[in-house]
Amino acid sequence: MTAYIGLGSNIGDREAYLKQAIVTLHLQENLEVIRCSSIYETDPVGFVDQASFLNMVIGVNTSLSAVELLRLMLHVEQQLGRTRDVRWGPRTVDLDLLIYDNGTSEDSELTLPHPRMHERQFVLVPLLDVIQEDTTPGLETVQLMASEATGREGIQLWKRTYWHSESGHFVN
Ligand SMILES: Nc1ncnc2c1ncn2[C@@H]1O[C@H](COP(=O)(O)OP(=O)(O)OP(=O)(O)O)[C@@H](O)[C@H]1O
Ligand SMILES: Nc1nc2c(c(=O)[nH]1)N=C(CO)CN2
Repeated sequence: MTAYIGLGSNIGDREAYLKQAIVTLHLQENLEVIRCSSIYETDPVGFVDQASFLNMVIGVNTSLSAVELLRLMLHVEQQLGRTRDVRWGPRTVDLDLLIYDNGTSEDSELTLPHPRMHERQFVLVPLLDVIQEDTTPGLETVQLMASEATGREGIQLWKRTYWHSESGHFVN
């Protein structure tokens, strides 16, 4: 299955947290990171009195179910020191499951597609980097939505990233 994961960090070495989370996911047996967006620096949304974020989106291939993938993501967040204090508050790394095989879920543990992704430019702008060439039927709506995410105020390209999936390393 193909899934898309949104990542955000606004504490400490933000780039290192994002990259560590991605490499940790790639090292799992049942998961391969296949695409990485560029890294964007974004103004905080929701709880605004906090440092700016780095955000990116990755595409993965996985044999895990959606709920298994979500639990793995929560585990990686915990490993990287995430604590939950303020809703929408500062975090070392936040992982959101945006799309899983274009499926839907309204479970209390897992809502798919991610319920707030459509209104978040910090998700849609990096999503466009990685979703454009995916030909899975049914993704057209979200592809269109991402391509129309023109409100780039508060969102800046921070670094282009090159992910080499065969070696599981970033090249830059
Ligand atoms: N698609 C999803 N991706 C990630 N978490 C989800 C999803 N759907 C439901 N959840 C639930 O939401 C909880 C995550 O909440 P979290 O504290 O990360 O929210 P947040 O990042 O502060 O806010 P937001 O959900 O608006 O990004 C998880 O425990 C998980 O069970
Ligand atoms: N710019 C930006 N703002 C946020 C972010 C985020 O990743 N980027 N995550 C939040 C909680 O999920 C709340 N606000």
